Amino acid sequence: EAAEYNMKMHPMWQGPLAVPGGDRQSPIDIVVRKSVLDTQLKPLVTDYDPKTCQQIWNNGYSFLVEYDDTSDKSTLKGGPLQDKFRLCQFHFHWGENNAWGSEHTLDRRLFPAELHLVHWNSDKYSLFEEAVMEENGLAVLGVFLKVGKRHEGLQKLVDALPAIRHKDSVVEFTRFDPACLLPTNTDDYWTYHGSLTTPPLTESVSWIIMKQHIEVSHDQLAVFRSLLFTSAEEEVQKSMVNNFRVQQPLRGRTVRSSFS
Ligand SMILES: NS(=O)(=O)c1ccc2o/c(=N\O)[nH]c2c1
Ligand SMILES: [Zn+2]
Repeated sequence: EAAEYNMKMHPMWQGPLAVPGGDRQSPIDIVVRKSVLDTQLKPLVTDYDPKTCQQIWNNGYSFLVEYDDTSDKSTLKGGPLQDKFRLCQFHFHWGENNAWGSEHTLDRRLFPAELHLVHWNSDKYSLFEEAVMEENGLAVLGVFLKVGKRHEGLQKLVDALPAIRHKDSVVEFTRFDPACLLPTNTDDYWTYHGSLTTPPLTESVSWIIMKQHIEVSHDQLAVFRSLLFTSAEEEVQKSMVNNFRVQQPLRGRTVRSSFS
């Protein structure tokens, strides 16, 4: 019944997607007591320029806030990373209710949503499309969301969502500083090697999962759920909810922590 449970819970995926030889798949459950402290891990250094924010659009899986990544204006370095990584977009995954929605879990604990800030290695590659095929071509910062007080910085983004209800709709979205979505403590995180959690599921991601979550209000999360998977033409409209992948096997990987 586990399989059908997974199917029922995750209508987006019609059954486990077989990835040939996939032994570095994401997301995973982070077993906190099995993570290994790595004292070599440095603090994360984010340097985001709000002027590089360009648009927000509904891609039929989630909504993406896209940044101009034609130069090193919004970057991530430090942490487990040897190179400089350029921010190209951020998006979220969420559930139909507050009981589930995140992709990663902490000791099997599900959060109502998860933020992904997607960066690609601009020291080694010249395009996201190139980096996405290479081991460690990408670095994704994951932040758990909990329901609580209203997140003032998020509201500008929430107010833009009704304009992109349908798949493939896009609106201009400028001067948004993604740093406002990071928790106050970015020194404590887990990191492991994994994959994209949506097709093409390529195993090119250094995952960096923040220990500290951010809080958003119930109403803000409800607006996420007002988005649609379907385009305006389709007769049957489907609510954009449960857009997360099931946890994948660890396959002997070690999850390192930057803190004890
Ligand atoms: N959900 S995720 O693993 O952060 C992620 C990030 C960037 C991505 O680009 C994709 N196709 O071009 N899928 C994808 C998933
Ligand atoms: Zn994601």
